[in-house]
Amino acid sequence: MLVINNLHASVEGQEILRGINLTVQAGEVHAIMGPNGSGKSTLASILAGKPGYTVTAGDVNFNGQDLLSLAPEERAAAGLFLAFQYPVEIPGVSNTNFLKTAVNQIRKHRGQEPLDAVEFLKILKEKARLVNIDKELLHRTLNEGFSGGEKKRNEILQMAMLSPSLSILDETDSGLDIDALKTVAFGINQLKTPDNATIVITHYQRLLDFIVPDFVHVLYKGKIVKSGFKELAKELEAKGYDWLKETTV
Ligand SMILES: Nc1ncnc2c1ncn2[C@@H]1O[C@H](COP(=O)(O)OP(=O)(O)OP(=O)(O)O)[C@@H](O)[C@H]1O
Repeated sequence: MLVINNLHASVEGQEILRGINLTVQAGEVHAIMGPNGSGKSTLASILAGKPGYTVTAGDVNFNGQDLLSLAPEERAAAGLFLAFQYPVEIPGVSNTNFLKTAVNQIRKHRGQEPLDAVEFLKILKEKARLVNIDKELLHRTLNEGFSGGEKKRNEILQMAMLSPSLSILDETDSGLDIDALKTVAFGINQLKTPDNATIVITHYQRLLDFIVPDFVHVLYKGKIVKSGFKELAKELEAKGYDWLKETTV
C-alpha cells in the first residue's frame, strides 16, 4: 500500500529526514516512536502534502501512485488521512457541514455522486455510534471550544466518515485522559479492516496497549534506526532511547 524509499527532506535548508525506508501493507498497524525532534511529524506532514518541506531525494508509492506528485486534496481522494497533533478550529463552520463537504469532495474526486442530506446524516449517525462519539459534538462549530479529548475523538469521526485506506495519526494520545484514550483507541480499532492500514506516531507505550501494532519503528535523527514488534515499544518505555543512540552514532 505504502512504500517509502530513501526519503530525504529538509525544512528551511536544514536536512530533517535522512533516508527513510518504510513499507506498510494493507491490514497492518505500524507505530513510529522516537525522541523529540527526530522527524516524526515532519514525515507525517510530507506524506500528507503540507507545504514548507523540500523533498531532496527518494520517492513514495501509495497504492501504485507517485504520492509526492499529488496535491494534498488528491492524496486525500486517493485514500490518505492525516490526524493532526493539534486539530484546527474553524469558527463559523459546523462540524456536520464540514464533514459533509469533506466527504462529498472526496466522492467527487472519485467520480461518485455526492451524498444528499438524508443519506449523509444516516451514515454520520451510524459512524458516530460506531466510534462512540457524542451526537452533541456533531452540531457544534468545528473544534471551537472542543476540549483536547473532544478534538481527538472528532478526528476519529472524520476518519470514520472518510474511510481512508491509510490513516496517519500524529500523537493522537497527547493530552488525553485514560477514558478518552480508550475511546479513541476503540474507534481506531473499530475502523480497522484487512484493506486499510494505520500509522500511529506516539511517545507512549500505553496507547499501544489499546491499539496493538504489528510493527514498531524508532525514528532517530531522521532515520529509522530500529524496527521490531510490539515488544520493542515496551523495551523503549523501560530503557529510553540512549541505548539506540549508542548503536547509531
Ligand atoms: N517548519 C519548520 N521550520 C523549522 N524547523 C522545523 C520545521 N518543522 C520541523 N522543524 C525541525 O525539524 C526537526 C524535526 O521536527 P519534528 O516535529 O518532525 O519532530 P518530532 O519527531 O515530531 O518531534 P516531537 O516528538 O517533539 O513532536 C526539529 O528539529 C524541528 O525543529
